Amino acid sequence: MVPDPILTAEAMRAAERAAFDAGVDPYELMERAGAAAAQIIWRAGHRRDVLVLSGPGNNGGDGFVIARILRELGVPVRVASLGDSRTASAQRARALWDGPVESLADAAPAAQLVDALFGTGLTRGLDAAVAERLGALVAHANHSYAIDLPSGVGTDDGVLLSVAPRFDVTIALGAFKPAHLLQPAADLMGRLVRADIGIAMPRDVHVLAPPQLRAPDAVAHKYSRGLVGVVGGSMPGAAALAAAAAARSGAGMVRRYDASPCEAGLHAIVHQQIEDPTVLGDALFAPRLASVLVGPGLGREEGAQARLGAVLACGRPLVLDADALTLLAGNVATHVPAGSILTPHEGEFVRLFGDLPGSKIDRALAAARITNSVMVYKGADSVIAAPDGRAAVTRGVSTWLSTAGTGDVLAGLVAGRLAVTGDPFRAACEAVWLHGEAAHRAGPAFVADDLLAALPAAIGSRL
Ligand SMILES: NC(=O)C1=CN([C@@H]2O[C@H](COP(=O)(O)OP(=O)(O)OC[C@H]3O[C@@H](n4cnc5c(N)ncnc54)[C@H](OP(=O)(O)O)[C@@H]3O)[C@@H](O)[C@H]2O)[C@@H](O)CC1
Ligand SMILES: Nc1ncnc2c1ncn2[C@@H]1O[C@H](COP(=O)(O)OP(=O)(O)O)[C@@H](O)[C@H]1O
Ligand SMILES: [K+]
Repeated sequence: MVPDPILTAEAMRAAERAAFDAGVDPYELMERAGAAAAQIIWRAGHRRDVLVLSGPGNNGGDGFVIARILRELGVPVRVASLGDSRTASAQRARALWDGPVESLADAAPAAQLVDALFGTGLTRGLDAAVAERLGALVAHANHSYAIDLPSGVGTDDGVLLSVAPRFDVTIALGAFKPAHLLQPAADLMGRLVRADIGIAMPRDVHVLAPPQLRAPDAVAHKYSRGLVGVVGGSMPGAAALAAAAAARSGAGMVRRYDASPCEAGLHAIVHQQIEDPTVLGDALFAPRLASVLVGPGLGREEGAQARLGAVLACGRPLVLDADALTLLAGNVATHVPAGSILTPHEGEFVRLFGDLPGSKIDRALAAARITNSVMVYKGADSVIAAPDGRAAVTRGVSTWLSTAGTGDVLAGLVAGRLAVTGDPFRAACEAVWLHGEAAHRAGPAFVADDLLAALPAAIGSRL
């Protein structure tokens, strides 16, 4: 499956320039974009009157193309603009529109509203009066469409440069932009659809795609399928959740190393109570361990630090989560073995890396480079980033995941997929996708334990 690319405004312009260099006519690209968007609006099936809001740049030009095509299809259309069109393509699109052009301030509302005010060229927030008018017209409409982006959002980082309304449908032109997936802008998109405009684009940053998984082959045995070590500490519940998730991840076997006695949990999981960090270190040298997870339930006291030290020195592929990340603050660049996977939420990320510049995607990529490890930067808009510049961003994840213990489940899944695949970026992507799929299958108001039961079916859906 070819993943959907995510491009910044500059990367989009570079793809556009490459298409022009290859002989594509600039105006032809606007026609393609406008026609694709008009088809999406037409196919939505509401034949009621449309008001297109057209801005000064090429986004506004797309709006004129959309207006013309919808009118040709028999839909009653009006256009309101913010003033003159400033680009050659937008001027040409406007010249081909043979209806009147009203002013935005005076335009009456319509049943369908198309926002083609600003797209990737927005450099600052909208004037308050324009933002207010846009909000009022969207509120009046039964169906609202944002062309490329809702006007007012920062293309590359998803911040709100001015107040912007929530749309029913957002039509991303050519590629998704970071704002389509990153919060808070992502919340305004409604149904997000991508219109193909037929130009080549880089795909190293993309939307997280469903993984292609495989059932174990005939010669598989528990060790060939991957032995996962889960190093717990003072809070056994979190380590139990993580170990149970690892056990249902497709890995062959899970071994838990706890500091204190704890309840059995799954019978399939082997428990070893080891308090002494030196003995723990010896146990972790077992060459069959295909991955080791530390963090969930580790605790933060002195003993926890010694257990973390044993894990960091064990030489096995590592997944570092929760308390392990907190204990690493200040030392992350020097103490994390290259090739590990780190799974911080926002608070942990900031404790580890401080105030890095750029979007959440930029920050995740920078952190991946700093640690030479894969970053799973969690949240409603989780970003998985690799030190080589690849990144995947989640889309449409269940907000019911914002409940205690779901991060422990994810960490166990990541360790499990790492044991199965041996590839940190792939493992992280598979785990995050399966976690989201399990959440969808678990429905509303689930608890973290419910995700465990949904995991085998989530895996089954990708075989
Ligand atoms: N790239 C591609 O492959 C394709 C791109 N296409 C389309 O082009 C769109 C990008 O077009 P674009 O670059 O002309 O920018 P756009 O968003 O229309 O606005 C820029 C204008 O607004 C102005 N301006 C900025 N902020 C402002 C503010 N707050 N308040 C007032 N004015 C403000 C700014 O001038 P400034 O004042 O900053 O000098 C400039 O005049 C893209 O989203 C997509 O729809 C498709 O047609 C085909 C394929
Ligand atoms: N609002 C949200 N929408 C979707 N997913 C969320 C949201 N908030 C958190 N998540 C996801 O839920 C999990 C929470 O992990 P974490 O914060 O470590 O919680 P815990 O430590 O309680 O297990 C992560 O996978 C994160 O991406
Ligand atoms: K727009």
